[in-house]
Amino acid sequence: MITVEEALEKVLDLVAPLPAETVPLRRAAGRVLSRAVTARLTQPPFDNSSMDGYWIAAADHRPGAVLRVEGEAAAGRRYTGPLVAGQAVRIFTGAPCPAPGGIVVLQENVTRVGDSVTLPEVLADKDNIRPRGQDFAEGDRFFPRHPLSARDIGLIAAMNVAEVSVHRRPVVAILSTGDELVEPGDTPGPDQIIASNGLILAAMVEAAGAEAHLLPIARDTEDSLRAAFTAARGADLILTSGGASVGDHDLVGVVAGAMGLERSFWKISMRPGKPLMAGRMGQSVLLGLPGNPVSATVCAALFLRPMLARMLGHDARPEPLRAVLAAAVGPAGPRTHYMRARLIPASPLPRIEAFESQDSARLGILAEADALLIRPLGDGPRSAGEIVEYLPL
Ligand SMILES: Nc1nc2c(c(=O)[nH]1)N[C@H]1C(S)=C(S)[C@@H](COP(=O)(O)OP(=O)(O)OC[C@H]3O[C@@H](n4cnc5c(N)ncnc54)[C@H](O)[C@@H]3O)O[C@H]1N2
Ligand code: MOO
Repeated sequence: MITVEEALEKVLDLVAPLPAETVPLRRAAGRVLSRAVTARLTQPPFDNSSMDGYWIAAADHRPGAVLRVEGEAAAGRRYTGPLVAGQAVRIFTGAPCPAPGGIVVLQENVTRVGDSVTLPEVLADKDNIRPRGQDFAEGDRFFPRHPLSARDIGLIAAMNVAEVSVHRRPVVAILSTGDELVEPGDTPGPDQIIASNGLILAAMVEAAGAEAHLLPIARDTEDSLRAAFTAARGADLILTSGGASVGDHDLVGVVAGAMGLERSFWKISMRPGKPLMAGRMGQSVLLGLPGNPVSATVCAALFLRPMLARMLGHDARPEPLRAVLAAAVGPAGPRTHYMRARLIPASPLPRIEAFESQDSARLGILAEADALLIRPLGDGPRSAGEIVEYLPL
């Protein structure tokens, strides 16, 4: 069996950034640029006031000076009148400055009577002017390698770029398999349970910025699985859950193999998640997740998310953080164990406590957990107070 680290390299080798497409900026949040954005103008395009007050030529900026207010500059409407000595121009925030080399005095710092203003005896040294180009200049490039945030969108908009080139979103076909499964909301037969994995995976796929297509549940027959894989054709990624292990009814690998799966690996030394499989199938990549809901979720967090990130054009490998063990844990065993755990806020490092039951079928504990405590394979018992690594959930 390969290790988690080897499996991550192998699944990442199966995928690449998807081709680019052009989208309006309004639709670009969460997408990753495929080429740099270039500012189409300089911002701010002119020296402008950062305050409401009076614009005064530097030569007239003297303690106690009495100046005559002539004209006004507002945001969107500059002052175009003559400039003479001893003059002040009423100015508002965002308005273009009448000329270079002036100073804006805050209105609360002057005394205004009729058309004259008197400057204070003690002058502030700030000019309250935002110089042309202080934010960015025409031709400046912006090329973040992460999903565009609201702040990124704001900057691109200010650069007067209304459309951007981004990597296409991966289309993910999600296929739950098992005779025992019925859709949420349906009435299960006496030996049946509700299929939860499909909705878990769809939520994770969409949260990662990809497009989820939930296929109908496939039954544990070769015919049903063949029909399901046929329906999944065209997806960038086919995600299956269940039927990955060694039982007589675990047919996902058998049918995928007969339909051309070039398997990269099957089974990894990971708990939960041992029967994970991956490979290439026609135009698609197949990630075959175990059926146990916790196993499927943990495998998706560790492998699916980085795969989707790479297809979307960025890098998002799981990055372990450090915490202090709140209670002792036993030896890890022969597979790297991702224990469902609870974080307890503390400084400088949080404390972490593994749940007593680590059964990979327990969704209740999974929902309560906010971290996966990483126990490297072969690691011995650890006592309270030791520093360990975890992944936030
Ligand atoms: N003899 C062995 N048996 C098992 C092994 C093994 O190595 N030797 N591995 C165990 C491990 S580890 C896992 S994990 C499971 C995974 O098996 P499968 O991927 O084949 O999953 P299924 O058998 O189809 O289902 C397992 C479990 O999960 C429930 N399930 C399945 N799909 C869903 C769904 N969409 N929503 C909710 N629950 C689901 C299913 O009813 C089963 O209870 O194999 C072990 N066995
Ligand atoms: O992967 Mo299974 O027990 O590891 O749930």
